[in-house]
Amino acid sequence: MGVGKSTVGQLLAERLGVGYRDTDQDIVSEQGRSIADIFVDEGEPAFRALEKAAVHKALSGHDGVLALGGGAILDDETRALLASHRVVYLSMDVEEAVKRTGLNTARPLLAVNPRRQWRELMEARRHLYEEVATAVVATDGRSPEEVAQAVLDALEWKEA
Ligand SMILES: Nc1ncnc2c1ncn2[C@@H]1O[C@H](COP(=O)(O)OP(=O)(O)O)[C@@H](O)[C@H]1O
Ligand SMILES: O=C(O)C1=C[C@@H](OP(=O)(O)O)[C@@H](O)[C@H](O)C1
Ligand SMILES: [Mg+2]
Repeated sequence: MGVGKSTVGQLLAERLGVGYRDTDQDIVSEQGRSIADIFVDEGEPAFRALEKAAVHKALSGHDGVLALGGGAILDDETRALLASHRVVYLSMDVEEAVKRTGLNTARPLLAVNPRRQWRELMEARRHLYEEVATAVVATDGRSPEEVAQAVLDALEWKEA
């Protein structure tokens, strides 16, 4: 969460000359309310069901760069579907995470104690990100443009 998937995804799509989609944006457009409102109104399990449907729809109907929400990989079927795609895991350390996510309320799972919550989520999820990743790209100390370039380099290296 906050590592730059949405920001870098758009830059990457521009660089590649392909389309860009973001499953959080798809959910917000379809539902007509924010991610935070969905969490408050219906709770996390309901959000995860919407997210699963949005990811599955995007993976079958979109040819380009897709940014997922950070929790999409919690679902077993979603991870299985990702196995036939090139998946980039963007990483950062906790201090960078606090800087990038600390000053807004858009991410309900980080609303109370961002540092502790981000660290706990990563402890629970890191192995799942590693499981689905074709490439891992560290983002600390890199601008979004530099991260997009590092993603291109990592994927070309994988293709060679
Ligand atoms: N490489 C970077 N360096 C510094 N700030 C970044 C970087 N990538 C993204 N950001 C900033 O971090 C915040 C979270 O980015 P976002 O793309 O929404 O992340 P995600 O989609 O992974 O949650 C935004 O304010 C964005 O401008
Ligand atoms: O990691 C998570 O559980 C979440 C990440 C968010 O997306 P970003 O990873 O784009 O911030 C968003 O889907 C929601 O707040 C839950
Ligand atoms: Mg995002």
